[in-house]
Amino acid sequence: MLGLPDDVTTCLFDLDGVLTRTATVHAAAWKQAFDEFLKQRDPEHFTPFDKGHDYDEYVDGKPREDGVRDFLASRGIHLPEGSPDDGPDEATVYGLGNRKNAEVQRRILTDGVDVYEGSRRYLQAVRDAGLRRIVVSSSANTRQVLEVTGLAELVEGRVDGVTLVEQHLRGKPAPDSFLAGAKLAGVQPSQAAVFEDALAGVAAGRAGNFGFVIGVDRVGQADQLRAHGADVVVRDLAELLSGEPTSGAQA
Ligand SMILES: O=P(O)(O)OC[C@H]1O[C@@H](O)[C@H](O)[C@@H](O)[C@@H]1O
Repeated sequence: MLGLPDDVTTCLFDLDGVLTRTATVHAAAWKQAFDEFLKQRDPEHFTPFDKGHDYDEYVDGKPREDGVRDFLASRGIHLPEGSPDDGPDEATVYGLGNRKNAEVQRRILTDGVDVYEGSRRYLQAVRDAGLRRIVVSSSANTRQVLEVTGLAELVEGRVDGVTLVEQHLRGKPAPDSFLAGAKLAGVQPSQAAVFEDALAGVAAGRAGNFGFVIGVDRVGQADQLRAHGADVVVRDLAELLSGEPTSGAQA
């Protein structure tokens, strides 16, 4: 009924783009921060941040500072690290990350956060079936998003951007955060399924040898999700509830 192999007892859900419609919020905030920075740095050769390619390839799913470094590296730009307290106008990795975070926060507070209804139903079904439910996200805003959406009561634990810093874990595409999620549930990686919409996220699921990796395709990148390690790709988690056989999974 859940579209998962029988030996899976735990679901590890990414947040942004899997449970909540916040991947677009992050992409828009990144665009604003990077475009302001790039324009200021070299107005004549300004090439805007692309919310499709640049976001999916260099930023999506990764911890904030990795997103800054990896996108800027793709443009041949290397900034000093700076420090976590840097103001949003500082030309440092942390400064630019803080500029983006101020914009994310503003958007969350003014526009609110949408939950994918198929994901809410799937979470409820997983709970009713007695499986464990952990959110594994690179975002340091995870706690706030779970609270404002009411999803907090449907999940049992969380590994997020704050945990990564506290426990010195590597961000996705390294498997560390998902491995920490499995550990939190007290299960082996082979007993856990990973739900991810980001290329870096499915790669992390593959790298950690998890029991099953579900790619969630919100933007038309099914082939790339498969190529990066998804066992199956769905457009919405509700498809897993339909009882239709999913390739590689037992219904
Ligand atoms: O800046 P935050 O909220 O800590 O989030 C870091 C990253 O978290 C990931 O979940 C998102 O996919 C990225 O887009 C985001 O940049």
